[in-house]
Amino acid sequence: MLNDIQEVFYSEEQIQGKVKELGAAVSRDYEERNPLVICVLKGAFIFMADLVKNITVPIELDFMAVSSYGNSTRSSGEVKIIKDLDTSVEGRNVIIVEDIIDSGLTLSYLIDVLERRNARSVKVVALFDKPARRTVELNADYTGFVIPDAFIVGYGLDYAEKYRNLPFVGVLKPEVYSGS
Ligand SMILES: O=P(O)(O)OC[C@H]1O[C@H](OP(=O)(O)OP(=O)(O)O)[C@H](O)[C@@H]1O
Ligand code: HPA
Ligand SMILES: [Mg+2]
Repeated sequence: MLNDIQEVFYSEEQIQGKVKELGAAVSRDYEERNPLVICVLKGAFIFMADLVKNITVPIELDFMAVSSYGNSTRSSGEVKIIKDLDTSVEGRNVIIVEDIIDSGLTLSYLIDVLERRNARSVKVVALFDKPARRTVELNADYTGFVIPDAFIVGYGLDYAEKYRNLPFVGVLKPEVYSGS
């Protein structure tokens, strides 16, 4: 697995430092607001786990699974809900936790769904932001790192379901991204 990595973009230490900052910012803004923190599976599962450990105010959490990339490095353009929330968002202050904003299609779809379900507020925490690839206008309320136009893996992010378990984030050697 490590043999497939061309370059490390962010080390485990850099990521952990940023996650602490994001947790502190959310904690400042959500005192006594009992937010519902929603993890967008699968990619955000590691970020979610680390982030909530750095949030110092009471929260509830839930999980939603969506997918649009399949085994490709390009979005199919169609966002599918694979697992829906267990909780009603009506009247809730919702925080969506995403690993990455790329085209923006996943998040714009999710924000729309949650607003139509009458959430009181919907904010987004994204660890990575790749603005060069945006096809819909959308920005996170809390952003970790703004990254160049490259398909990254690790810390929850996959290529064809692999590499999610790397503790750092990097890019693969070109020959590994075969045919996509
Ligand atoms: O801004 P976008 O272009 O929509 O891309 C971002 C989304 O794509 C990835 O999910 P993916 O569909 O690969 O599912 P996964 O999280 O299960 O890997 C990633 O985890 C984000 O949820
Ligand atoms: O750069 C990326 N890496 C992994 N999954 C992704 N989904 C959207 N962009 C990316
Ligand atoms: Mg993926």
